[in-house]
Amino acid sequence: MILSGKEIKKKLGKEIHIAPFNEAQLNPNSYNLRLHQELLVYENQVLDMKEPNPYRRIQIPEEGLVLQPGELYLGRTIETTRADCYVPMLEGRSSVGRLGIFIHITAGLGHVGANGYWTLEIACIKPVRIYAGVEICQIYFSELQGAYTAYNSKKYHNNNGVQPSLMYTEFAPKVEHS
Ligand SMILES: O=c1ccn([C@H]2C[C@H](O)[C@@H](COP(=O)(O)OP(=O)(O)OP(=O)(O)O)O2)c(=O)[nH]1
Repeated sequence: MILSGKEIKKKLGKEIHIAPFNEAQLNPNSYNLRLHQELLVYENQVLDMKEPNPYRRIQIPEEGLVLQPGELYLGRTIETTRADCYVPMLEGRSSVGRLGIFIHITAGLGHVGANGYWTLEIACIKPVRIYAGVEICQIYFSELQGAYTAYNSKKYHNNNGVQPSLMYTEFAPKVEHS
């Protein structure tokens, strides 16, 4: 069961935390989240799952930034969220999708109890100008059946900003052979 906007509002400060919260961003069954100005772009053409991939940080200027197809931009929401007892899920907005913009790549599911900013994996079909502060995506909350274990990942939980993939931490450290 997906929570209605009215239910999301009722649970704020209890099982659901959205900060900052603005009632104008509440939808019938979701809440719109805004795009922060900072983006992270990988520097190498070929990415490696097993290694930390170097990246640079860029800021979306006042006049906006034209995204290019074929590039991956990691962004984040302005808001932090946390939901205890509910499964948070991220979805695009139709108006954004109609401009050919993806806001996540196959990873829209959040963990119950996860706290922090949402990292957005942004890509586009056509060159498109984007602006910081826009309501870029929406979060919705689903009921969870059954007992659950506390989310305790060292990767993305309680993050302080945009994070690159930490997939490489799942691989065993390299053994040096002499
Ligand atoms: O587009 C997304 C999807 C998820 N998350 C956050 C919320 C979620 O709780 C956390 C971990 O997501 P997931 O479980 O999909 O990633 P993982 O690589 O399996 O990480 P972990 O090992 O911490 O579960 O990242 C994002 O910031 N952006």
